[in-house]
Amino acid sequence: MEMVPSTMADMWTKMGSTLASFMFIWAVFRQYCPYELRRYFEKYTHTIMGYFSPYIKISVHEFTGDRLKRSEAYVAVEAYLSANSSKTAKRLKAEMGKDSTNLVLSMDEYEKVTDEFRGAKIWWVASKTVSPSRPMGYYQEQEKRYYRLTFHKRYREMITGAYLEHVVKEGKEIRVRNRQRKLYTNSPCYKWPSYKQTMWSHIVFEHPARFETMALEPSNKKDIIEDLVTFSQSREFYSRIGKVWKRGYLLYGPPGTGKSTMIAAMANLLNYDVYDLELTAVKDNTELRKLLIETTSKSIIVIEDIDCSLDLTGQRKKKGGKAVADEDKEKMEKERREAKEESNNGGGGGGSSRVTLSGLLNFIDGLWSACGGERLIVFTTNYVEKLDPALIRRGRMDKHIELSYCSFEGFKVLAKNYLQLETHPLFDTIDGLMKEVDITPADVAESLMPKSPLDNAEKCLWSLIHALEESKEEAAKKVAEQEETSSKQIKDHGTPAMEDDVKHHENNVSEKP
Ligand SMILES: Nc1ncnc2c1ncn2[C@@H]1O[C@H](COP(=O)(O)OP(=O)(O)OP(=O)(O)O)[C@@H](O)[C@H]1O
Ligand SMILES: [Mg+2]
Repeated sequence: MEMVPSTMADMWTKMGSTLASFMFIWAVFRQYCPYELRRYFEKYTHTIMGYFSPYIKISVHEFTGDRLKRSEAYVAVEAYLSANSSKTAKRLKAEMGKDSTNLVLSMDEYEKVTDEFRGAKIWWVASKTVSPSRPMGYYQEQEKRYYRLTFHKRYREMITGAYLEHVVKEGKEIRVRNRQRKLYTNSPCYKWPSYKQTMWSHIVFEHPARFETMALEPSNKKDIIEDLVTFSQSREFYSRIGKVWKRGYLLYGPPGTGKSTMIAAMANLLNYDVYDLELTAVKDNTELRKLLIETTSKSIIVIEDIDCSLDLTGQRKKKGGKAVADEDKEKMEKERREAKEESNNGGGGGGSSRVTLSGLLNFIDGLWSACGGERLIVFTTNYVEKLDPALIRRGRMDKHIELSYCSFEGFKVLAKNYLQLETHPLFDTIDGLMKEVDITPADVAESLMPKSPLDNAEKCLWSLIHALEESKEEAAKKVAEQEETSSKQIKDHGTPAMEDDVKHHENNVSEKP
């Protein structure tokens, strides 16, 4: 009888040393064994163990199949576990949360947490496999992250059905609640990385623009807001009519009339992310498609100054017999386009894009455009007449919105925003002047900005009146100059053909203040 404890002790010692040896051999094996052999060995060990274990494991991988996009299931599980693990997990990682005011905790790699659902216990682990790859001819390790849940086989039906449904649903809701909206850009200095890095880089989207603060005709504003809200609530409708849930907006008008501001207001209204697509930095149509695939739903894809981004204007060039003024205008236009292109590229050259019009049309409504859903595509331009009609036809660009010079109604919105004024004796003078000269909302806004702490509302209104009067004088001077030039031309040549030029110049004058 005395022998029993010592036999037991011996047995434990033996088991302990066997286990230690086994672990040591396993560690050496993992360290030095070639990757392929190790994978092979692990695969069969798992299969053998699977026969005896009463537990079932399900893995949710970050990238599946074509590996172009993070799996939605993984993203939902990540959010679900982030919210539920912070109370039980021992190793957590912290990231800045919404509005940069708090830290959001989530489980760290290789951490385990337990969840309970209708009496069943579920164990989750965050893990990754590291495998070698040679994407660009050099050795590089690829990390494949995944979550694995383990549960007893008697709960198989409930876990694979109701529980996973609950995880995905709650995960998606958490994501919407915690979502920091992002402003993405396709960086021009993008280098092809391994698959797990995305083609977009982003920062937190914090633009303060709102429709309420925009200087727009009230009826226009109401119409645009209703259109956007209806779109965002029309999932069922789009599905019923068999149309992809996306909508194209073309914003056009002179510089400083609020096109970019409106995009920010749209994003804020609908709580969407913004993908600011720099077309000149896109290598070719294939890259354009990859960028599209990586965009998520609830987003606005923006191409600003579409007329400067690509040569989509070729079809519209006139042939032969151009008037001098036309040539000048074209030259100036070319310079303007080049300057804008350069500023878009951050002055760093580039512009070697081989994206074609057909590539862009496919981007907007080709088969690939159906991935994701709930997306707005917005183009902006200063010269709508220069765009190819195919690009902006209804169905592609469903809604065309003209943003024009500031109206008196628009001015009143700005006066309320900037000066907290709803009425003032000087308003009548401003109304009168605004009927005579065009002024952009950007210029009105600039005049209404107090320039020193001592500037009061009246001083700002006077500043606007001066700006309007100056524009009026300049416009009158230009008209006088042009009249002089044209009467000289008529005198020199005496041909009625020149009258067209006069008209052309007059139109130009009325276009710009
Ligand atoms: N309709 C508007 N309502 C309120 N503010 C405006 C409006 N339009 C312009 N602004 C003001 O003018 C500034 C410039 O406007 P914005 O950048 O939106 O013009 P844009 O039409 O995009 O010009 P561009 O064609 O040169 O890109 C904004 O920062 C905003 O303060
Ligand atoms: Mg703009």
